[in-house]
Amino acid sequence: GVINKRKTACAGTVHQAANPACCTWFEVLDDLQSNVLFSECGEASHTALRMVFHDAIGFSNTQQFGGGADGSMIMFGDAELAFAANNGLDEIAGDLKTVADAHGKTYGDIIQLAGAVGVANCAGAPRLKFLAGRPNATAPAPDGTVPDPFQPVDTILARMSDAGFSPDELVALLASHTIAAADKVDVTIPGTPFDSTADTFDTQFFIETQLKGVGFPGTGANQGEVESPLVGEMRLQSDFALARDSRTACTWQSFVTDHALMNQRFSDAMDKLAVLGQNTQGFLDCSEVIPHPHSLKVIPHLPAGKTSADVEPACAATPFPDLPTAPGAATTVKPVPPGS
Ligand code: HEM
Ligand SMILES: [Ca+2]
Repeated sequence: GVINKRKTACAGTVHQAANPACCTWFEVLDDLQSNVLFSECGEASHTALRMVFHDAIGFSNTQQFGGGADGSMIMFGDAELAFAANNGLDEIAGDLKTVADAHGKTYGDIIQLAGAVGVANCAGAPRLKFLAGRPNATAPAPDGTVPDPFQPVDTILARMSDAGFSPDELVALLASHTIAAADKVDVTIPGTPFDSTADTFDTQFFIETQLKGVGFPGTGANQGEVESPLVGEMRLQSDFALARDSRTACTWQSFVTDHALMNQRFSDAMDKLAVLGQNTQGFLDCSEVIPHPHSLKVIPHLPAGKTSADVEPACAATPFPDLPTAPGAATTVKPVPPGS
């Protein structure tokens, strides 16, 4: 391509860096995209984002544990990957370890880079920051730092508060469930999405969690699962409850028709999560390494076959917005292909 005179060509890559110190991260980017994330908004990119949360949330303001976003899920994977809440993260942990080791990078940094690149692989997503410089973890996080989908809202909010996140920030972080699917909640139907558009970073998750549940996508009520509104869609009990709790429902609803607001709040909360428990003095800002996500014209809608009568509004202050119904036969949701 055209050489931008203000940038330095990064040898051995097609990239140019404004800060030459970021060139090694462009090499890591290429490795990640070719061998782990495949430059697409599929299972690997989704799982990389989930990994960001599970690594970083191992942090407490009241108890002396956890280095937060420190890569302990890889460094002490033998311990942490055996925790029930981390079920399904072993493959991405192994893949990221391989890439980090090949490039001499820390596990804390590789997890945050992969999450930000994974998000960028999804159309409609915000472009997250990437700061490098996390030292290696010195201890595993204890079990119990990651919220479970079967926990009551009180328990989830208390855990998030202990890690420094408000209810509003939790709702913002849960925009991540717009590009998500479950493998382990109902093991008979791996890859079952949380919204009808698991490959785009739109607002459908916040809409579809507000619809009346009518059935289970697989074998029925598994732990942490409640009835979903669509054939082929998975609904977590925690998402159902947070969409309806008076502490979180209005923020939840505020994202339904405001994709820009959702992205801004998600981005802000992710910036905080990415450096949780870290002293960022001396960190290197290599945000330029993160690809520009494809833009997406988001048209918030009720899935085909649904009407406003199917909505269970929960924000006392503001009515649920009027949404058009997508045309055609009732929406059914297809699984996210494995290994994508
Ligand atoms: C109340 C808090 C949360 C609970 C209870 C929760 C629970 C879950 C569960 C049970 C799954 C399905 C895992 C499986 O069966 O494969 C899942 C998937 C996922 N979660 Fe969450 N989550 C929470 C918050 C978050 C946050 C804050 C993020 C990111 C910032 C996140 C990102 C994801 C992603 C991207 C997936 C999909 C992974 C994939 O498709 O492979 N979650 N979550
Ligand atoms: Ca979506």
